[in-house]
Amino acid sequence: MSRPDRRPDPSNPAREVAVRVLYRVLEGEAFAAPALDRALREVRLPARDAGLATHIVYGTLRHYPSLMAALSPLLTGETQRKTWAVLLAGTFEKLFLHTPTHAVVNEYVNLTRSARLGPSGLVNAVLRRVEAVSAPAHELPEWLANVYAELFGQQAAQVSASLLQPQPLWLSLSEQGAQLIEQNGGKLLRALDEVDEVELPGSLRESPAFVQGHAQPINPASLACVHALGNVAGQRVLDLAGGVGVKAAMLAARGAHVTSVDVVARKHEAARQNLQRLGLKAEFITHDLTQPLDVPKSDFVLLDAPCTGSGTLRSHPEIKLRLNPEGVEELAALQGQMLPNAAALVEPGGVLVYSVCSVTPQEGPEVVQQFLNSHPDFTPEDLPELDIPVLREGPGIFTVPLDGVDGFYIARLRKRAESKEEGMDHN
Ligand SMILES: C[S@@+](CC[C@H](N)C(=O)[O-])C[C@H]1O[C@@H](n2cnc3c(N)ncnc32)[C@H](O)[C@@H]1O
Repeated sequence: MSRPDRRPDPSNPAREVAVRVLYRVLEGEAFAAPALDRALREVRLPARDAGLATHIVYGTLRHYPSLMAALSPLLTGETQRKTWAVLLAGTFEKLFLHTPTHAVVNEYVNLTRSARLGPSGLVNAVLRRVEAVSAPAHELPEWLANVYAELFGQQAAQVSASLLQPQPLWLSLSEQGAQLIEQNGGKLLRALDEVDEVELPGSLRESPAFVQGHAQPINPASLACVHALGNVAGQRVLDLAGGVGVKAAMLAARGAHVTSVDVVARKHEAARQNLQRLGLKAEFITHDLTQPLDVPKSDFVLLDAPCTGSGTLRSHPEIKLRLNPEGVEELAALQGQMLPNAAALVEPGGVLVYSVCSVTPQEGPEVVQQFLNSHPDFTPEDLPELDIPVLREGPGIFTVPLDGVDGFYIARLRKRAESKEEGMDHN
């Protein structure tokens, strides 16, 4: 007699990918973007399923506060962490994607059994019963909601609603890149200064425009930091806290000779490979910028400092789950240490741009104002005209995180030119 097949029905593999990624992100083991990217490269789902997995991961993180509010009353006692990831994803599908309850229950119960993610009876009971409860529409921890409210005033509700939308794909494209996008089934949806909002039929990394080095992903607010330096063609530019070199690439594409400095050596390799893909070059130095750096001064210095990322919640929604006011203070202290070391590398008469992808006052205007108080040889200057909404604040501007644009603080500071006497050699 043949044994009955007792394996549970398979669930859609997109949900398994989503739950595994969510589990790692909620455990604090990974950020959503690289974890999802890696999982999708390993599993190679069809485009539609990859889209569903992406939607579930980002949607669950964006709506985490109201999902928790809906689930918490139904769960007494300890629930395994993996089961939480299943329940959050299932509840997101039921309450926000409006997938019918029987389908949600069926899919997530099967997944729980086949991937051994906890008690399937609990998943069954909770997903059947869970309902929306009233929760603040901003989906932010209260302290961060207050940061947004104070900064953006009447626009705050519009901003927080916009941060719950999927991040559009922004690409800086060569002319040929734009043609390749359109020839291969993509669409150019919106054109800003040197960056387009693009829709692609498949993955960016496999698209001809990207593979052939004609496309660089960059948010318009991030590109604004490069615009803030002004004309850098033929100039030596110090790209401090250069990371994986997104801004280095944009600077090199404008004809700058870029030296990119970061404390994490392995980021140089990623930057180098990306530049090579684009047919560009830069030099790299590994250095901790809380310490002075001994290199020749430059007329153009960019410090794109490490920050909380509180202006990038659209593409990194997990930040709002991890960040707290103490974390903001820690980063503001680090930025305050790095800025004078960056300033020491500016030639008299040269420009220093300070930027962070954060909307907290501590990391932006306060860091810069404190620096200016002790460095009277630097004066804030207006940034060149930008075609994204901005808010003047202290010595710089915030970009307003609406319509797919991230929230950055950017200040452009000019170092006083030496007077002839100061510059004279008295030896
Ligand atoms: C906002 S990211 C930079 C992004 C980069 N400019 C780009 O456009 O791709 C900040 C960078 O600061 C670097 N960093 C953090 N602490 C640092 C330190 N003490 N010295 C130098 N770099 C540091 C991080 O490794 C990270 O790459």
